[in-house]
Amino acid sequence: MTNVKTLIEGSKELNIDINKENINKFILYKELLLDWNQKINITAIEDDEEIDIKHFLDSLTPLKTKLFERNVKVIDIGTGGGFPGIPIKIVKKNVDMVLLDSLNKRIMFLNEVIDKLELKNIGTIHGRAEDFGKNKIYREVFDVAISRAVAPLNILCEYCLPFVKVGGFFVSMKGKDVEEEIESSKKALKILGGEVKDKVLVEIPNSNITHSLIIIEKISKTPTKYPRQAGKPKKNPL
Ligand SMILES: C[S@@+](CC[C@H](N)C(=O)[O-])C[C@H]1O[C@@H](n2cnc3c(N)ncnc32)[C@H](O)[C@@H]1O
Repeated sequence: MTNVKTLIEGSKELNIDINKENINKFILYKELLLDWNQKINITAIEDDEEIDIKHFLDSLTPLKTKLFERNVKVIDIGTGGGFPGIPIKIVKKNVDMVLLDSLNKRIMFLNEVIDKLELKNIGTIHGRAEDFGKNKIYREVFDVAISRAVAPLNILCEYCLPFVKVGGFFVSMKGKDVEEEIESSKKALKILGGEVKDKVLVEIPNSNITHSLIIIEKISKTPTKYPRQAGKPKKNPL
């Protein structure tokens, strides 16, 4: 029988309120994740407790930043199996969420999750960040862009900052030690209009894992030549 015991305990430790309705949605999400993972590769993590810790609780840690309190418009870049976008959406109904990934099979999975969990004000995009970052409908309209486990920070800035409106934030979910990555991203940040505002260390409950949230403010518009053509940011990082 699927349970989310570790998630329930851990969310208390993180001081994040989850209600009965949220818990039922997390259980259903876990069942769908394990079921689809038999057919397509979504995650290497299949242990019940490990999913709670490394996917669900880790995805909820950005809520500590208070950036998700209002009716914010959020995009999760390279969301994969929906992390962190789906857990954030389950807990914060007010958030308007877009999930973007370049792998269509994962997008198909996410569409089923959205349908079965009856999530509202959430949509998916199949495509590359470099292409959609140039699209007028998506460019510089989001209050928050967020991303976990997609690319080094300098590359990620080119994927994510074009989506963020001036005054909004890009939240990069990283490991414990981020100083070197931030140092290597200075040029990218300057070119793309971002500035590191904060680094928040978070301990994932029931584990000895410490992660960082790098909070980057969009302080000026991204020049229209960025993001460069798909593949370029990775091949030739700023
Ligand atoms: C390692 S997975 C991480 C998934 C999820 N964020 C997580 O933390 O579990 C990286 C995901 O980013 C997607 N991705 C990589 N580069 C991308 C790009 N340029 N545009 C859109 N998606 C991208 C991949 O398809 C993959 O699903």
